[in-house]
Amino acid sequence: MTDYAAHEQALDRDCLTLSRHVLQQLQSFDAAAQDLSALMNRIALAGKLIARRLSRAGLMEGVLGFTGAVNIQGEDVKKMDVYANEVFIAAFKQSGLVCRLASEEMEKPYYIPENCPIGRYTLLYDPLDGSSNVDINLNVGSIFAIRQQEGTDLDGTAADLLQNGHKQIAAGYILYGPSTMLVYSMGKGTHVFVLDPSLGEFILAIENLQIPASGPIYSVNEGNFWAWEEPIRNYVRHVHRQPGYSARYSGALVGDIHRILMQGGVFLYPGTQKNPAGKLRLLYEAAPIAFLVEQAGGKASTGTQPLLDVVPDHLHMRTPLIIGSPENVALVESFMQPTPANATVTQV
Ligand SMILES: O=P(O)(O)OC[C@H]1O[C@](O)(COP(=O)(O)O)[C@@H](O)[C@@H]1O
Ligand SMILES: [Mg+2]
Ligand SMILES: [Mg+2]
Repeated sequence: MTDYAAHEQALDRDCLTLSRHVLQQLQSFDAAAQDLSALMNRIALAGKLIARRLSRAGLMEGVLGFTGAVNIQGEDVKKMDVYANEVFIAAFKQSGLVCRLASEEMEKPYYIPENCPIGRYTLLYDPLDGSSNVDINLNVGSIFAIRQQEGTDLDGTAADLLQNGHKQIAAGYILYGPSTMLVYSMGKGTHVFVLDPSLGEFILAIENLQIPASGPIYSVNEGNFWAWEEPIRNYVRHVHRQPGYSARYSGALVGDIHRILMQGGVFLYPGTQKNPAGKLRLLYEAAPIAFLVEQAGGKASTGTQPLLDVVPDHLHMRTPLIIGSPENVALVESFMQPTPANATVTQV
């Protein structure tokens, strides 16, 4: 390749920003495509603002630590949870496109009357994922999903959102790590963008990412071992006996899923005897991540059914999640099928 051809190629790549890539994905420049491209650009803006705050958090007063409040999940709220949530609200209030915001940090959806009725979309999001990592400078993320606004939802129950994960129009996450990455899908493959701080733009790094069919990583909080049901314990006992597996668990869903997407393996957040539904929330954590992983050739399950088939019964519903390389997930599911063999796995 000539120097000039290489130069041209590098320029083409630097110009392939997220909003441009969305239009390419949709193979259209019509109003709906322009809207979704603008929407994704707003998500990118929210990501840049949160990344900027995180990068200087340790030098600023009052940015880290707890607010003293407890959210709808019963969790102690971090100041960065609140900041990230406010960033998404500010970014979308001005969008003219999103009529309603449903967040992990808000009991009821946040309405943007000035965007209704023309705003046809609802954004569901986890503004800061892996909050337990934020004060110790480990990776955190933001998770998002875009759904069509199908009802007026006047009572705030978001009844029209209580549909399965196949109804997502787009989904993704932003990973705040050594570099800031945005991984998204519109149902046509999963694509990875990296924030180029010198440009302030998310630039395409990997198109049509494919997860390995199987992998060595298993990612689960083994501190919950004795709280799990026997089938999951048996799977982890099985893994302990197999050479070649590596345990990796960062405490942030986004970070653990990104590793699995790149290297293969399985992430599990199973239910426990006390909380059979587990910890992760379906509409703005598990379903968006499942959409991405399945678009990359992976598999997402509750252990007994495809995750994307689950219909929520309320906005903050939780779900068990087993997700990753198809062969690894199938193996976990095989331990959860009630068979004589599973009943006799020896206790180690
Ligand atoms: O500390 P645990 O119980 O292992 O839970 C870790 C999980 O909880 C989460 O932190 C929940 O998300 P939030 O931080 O957004 O509440 C996930 O990111 C992570 O996978
Ligand atoms: Mg989360
Ligand atoms: Mg969160």
